[in-house]
Amino acid sequence: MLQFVNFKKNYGSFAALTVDNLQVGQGLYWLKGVNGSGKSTLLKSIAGMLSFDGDVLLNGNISVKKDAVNYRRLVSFAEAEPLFPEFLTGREMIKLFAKARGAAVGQEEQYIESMQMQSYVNRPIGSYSSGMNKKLSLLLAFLGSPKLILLDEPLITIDAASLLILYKWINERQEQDGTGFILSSHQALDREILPSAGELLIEHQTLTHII
Ligand SMILES: Nc1ncnc2c1ncn2[C@@H]1O[C@H](COP(=O)(O)OP(=O)(O)OP(=O)(O)O)[C@@H](O)[C@H]1O
Repeated sequence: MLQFVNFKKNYGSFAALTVDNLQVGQGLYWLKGVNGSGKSTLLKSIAGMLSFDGDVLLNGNISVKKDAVNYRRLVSFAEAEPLFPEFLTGREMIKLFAKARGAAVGQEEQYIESMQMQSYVNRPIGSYSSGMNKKLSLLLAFLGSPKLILLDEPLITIDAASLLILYKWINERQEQDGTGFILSSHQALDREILPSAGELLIEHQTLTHII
C-alpha cells in the first residue's frame, strides 16, 4: 500500500520524524503515539500537504512528489480539527470535493443519510457544532474512490452512535473496494470492531510497524 523511501521531516532545525525504508502492506492501520510524537505530521506528509525529504510511494510506484496529481486523487485525508469556510454550506463543500475527486453522482447521499446529517447539511458551516463539522470532514474523505483514506483522530468529537456508523463505512469500503486506511488515535484499538487492523507506532521521532 505505502512505501517510505528515506523519509525525513524537519521543522527548521527540529528533526520531527524519520521513517527508514518502511513498507506498509494493504489494510487498515491504527497509528499510535503520545502527544507531539508526530502523528499529524506523518498523515499530512502522506497526504501530500507537507514538504519533506525522501519520498512516499502508493502501491509501489505512484510518488507523492513525482505523480502529485494522480497520487492526491487516490489518497484522501480528514484533519483532526477541520476548518472549513464558514459561509459555505456543508452541501457546497461536498459538491466541491465530489467534483475534485470525480465522485459518482449522488455518492454522498448514502453518507449524509447514514450519519443523519440531513437536518443541517444545507446550513452554513459556521453554524455547525464541532461534532457536525467533524462528521462533514469524515464524509468528505470518503468521496470518490480513494485507494487510501487517512483519518487524523477520527474518534474525537463524534458521539458513540456516529462512531459505529464510521466503523461501518470503513468496513464497507475495505470489503467492497479494498480501500486502505490509517487512523490516528490516543485510544486503544478495539479489536472486536476492527479485528484485522495492523498497528503503527511513532516513538522517539521514528515510525515503526508493530504488526
Ligand atoms: N508547523 C510546525 N512548526 C514547528 N514544529 C511543529 C510544527 N508542527 C508540528 N511541530 C512539532 O512536531 C512535533 C510533532 O507534532 P504533531 O502535531 O505531528 O504531533 P501529534 O502526534 O499529532 O500530536 P497530538 O497527539 O498532540 O495531536 C511536535 O514536537 C510539534 O511541536
